[in-house]
Amino acid sequence: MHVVCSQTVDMAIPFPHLLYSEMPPIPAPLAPPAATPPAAVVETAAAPSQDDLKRIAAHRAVELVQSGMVLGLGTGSTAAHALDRIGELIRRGTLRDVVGIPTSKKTEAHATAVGIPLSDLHAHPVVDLSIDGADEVDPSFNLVKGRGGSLLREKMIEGASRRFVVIVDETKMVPRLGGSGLAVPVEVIPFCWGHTLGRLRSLFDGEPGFDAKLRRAATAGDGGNDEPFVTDNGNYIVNLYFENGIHGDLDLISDKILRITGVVEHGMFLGMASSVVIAGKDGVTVVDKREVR
Ligand SMILES: O=C[C@H](O)[C@H](O)[C@H](O)COP(=O)(O)O
Repeated sequence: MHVVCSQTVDMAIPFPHLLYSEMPPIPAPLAPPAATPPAAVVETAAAPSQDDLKRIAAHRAVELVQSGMVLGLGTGSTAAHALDRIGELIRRGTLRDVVGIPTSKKTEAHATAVGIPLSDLHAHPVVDLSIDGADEVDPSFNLVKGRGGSLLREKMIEGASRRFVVIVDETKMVPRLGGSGLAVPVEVIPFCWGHTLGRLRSLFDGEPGFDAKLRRAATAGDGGNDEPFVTDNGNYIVNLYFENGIHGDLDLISDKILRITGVVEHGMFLGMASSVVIAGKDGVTVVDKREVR
């Protein structure tokens, strides 16, 4: 199978097109006193912050949502913008009969707060469209996800989706997975987690700069303590670190990780993304992936 990535739709749309509904009204200029010569006009356009870029990518993806759809609702700071937008469109009456399947308890609470009706994979085994962020995206659209700890439910729901749209700011693009030097998470059962960690470590023996560590609540950015971070499923996370990214056949590496008894799932999402919406300082790029047999 040959995979082709095609850039489509709206390459590098400048931000004013996307932010029109969010721009504050422009106040009327004050007239200078008659005797004062007019001051030079200097245009200052503030560069979008990383959070602005996340919101822009999220809003672009929500344009794909239609009434009646079953939606996979992602987790994280980028996906949160999509939830807010979907909730807003439901409240306005622009979107009707939409149900969302949340990928975490946090997303469940957020979606409820903004008025998105919820369901699950029992009631809706096929999801029309999932929208979610990612920690890393490689040139073939393979992803690292789960630095928020939600990789298992995300993979279940996004794997059941007809279309999975990934929303990122440009800092998430990497030449190879693991290339950011940050964690590639693996969800493991708590029982004898140290043994499972050791087996994960031995898979990458000899890999320069490789490390594996149990994720602690204190490092989860939620004010936790030194206890293990516990996922929504009651499991632990082992973080894998690759100094120079992951080298080798990713499918093979995925299989080897999943064959370790005690591993529940890992945060590499291989071949799952249908499209990636990338917001950067110069605009938004939507890239769709086509598979040609
Ligand atoms: O578990 C967390 C999820 O996989 C997130 O989608 C991922 O960590 C990206 O999060 P953010 O949008 O906050 O960078």
